[in-house]
Amino acid sequence: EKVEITKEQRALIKAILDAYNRHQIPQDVTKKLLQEQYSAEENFLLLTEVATSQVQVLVEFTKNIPGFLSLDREDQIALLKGSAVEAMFLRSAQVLSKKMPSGYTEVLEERIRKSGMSEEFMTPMFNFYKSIEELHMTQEEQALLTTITILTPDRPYVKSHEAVERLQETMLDVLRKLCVLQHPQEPQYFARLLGRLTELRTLHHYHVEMLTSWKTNDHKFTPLLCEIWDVQ
Ligand SMILES: CC(C)c1onc(-c2c(Cl)cccc2Cl)c1COc1ccc2c(ccn2Cc2cccc(C(=O)O)c2)c1
Repeated sequence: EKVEITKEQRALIKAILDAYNRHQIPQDVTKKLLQEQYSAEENFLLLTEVATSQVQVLVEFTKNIPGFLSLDREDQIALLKGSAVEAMFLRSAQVLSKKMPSGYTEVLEERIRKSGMSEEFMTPMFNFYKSIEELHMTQEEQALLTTITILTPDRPYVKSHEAVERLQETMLDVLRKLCVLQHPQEPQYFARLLGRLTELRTLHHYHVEMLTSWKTNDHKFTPLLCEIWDVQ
């Protein structure tokens, strides 16, 4: 049947895309990524700074998701804690797959590869990056997929499951229509995007082990990361 994006849905896409583009990691953090020397220690410190900055960016973005601030306050926290890692995997995949002019992508990839992370996590992580790159998502799709990840109702400690589900369904409906309109030659494109959300959950489980292995090698995290990732 004829797929039509309503006026309200167009406004929703604009609000989410504006918020998504407005929030970038500060220049001083990204400049350091290019300048500092390469050592496992230095790479870990830089990535910790990037992750901390990314969490702050994520909180700001989430506050601009229409309807998010009307959710129960404790549920807002539960959604942020539960989705932070997945949103950051998505964001890092989008940044790494965009071949940035400044050679910045290669630098970032190099620092991740040499940050004391064990091989068993590296492979699934870079496979994920490759699978995101192959999708050639538009900015709207990236922003909406991140929003849908954040609005996942079955995170730990979420009380008003239905309220979150309603919000997520609104976003899923918009994304489905966008996919049909922007990828008419690929009827399965929307399903492929949702398949990435399943892969994100697997990476989330790997990430918990990554943190433990970094902890055992006495790596320090910032207070914000300890709080959002429940690290002691
Ligand atoms: C604590 C630290 C060592 C860590 O633990 N797990 C991960 C971790 C890792 Cl190693 C991979 C994926 C997700 C996480 Cl949490 C990390 C490093 O975290 C990040 C977070 C975001 C990342 C990166 C790499 C790229 N990005 C996205 C990015 C970078 C620069 C600018 C912008 C922007 O929006 O302007 C976005 C690393």
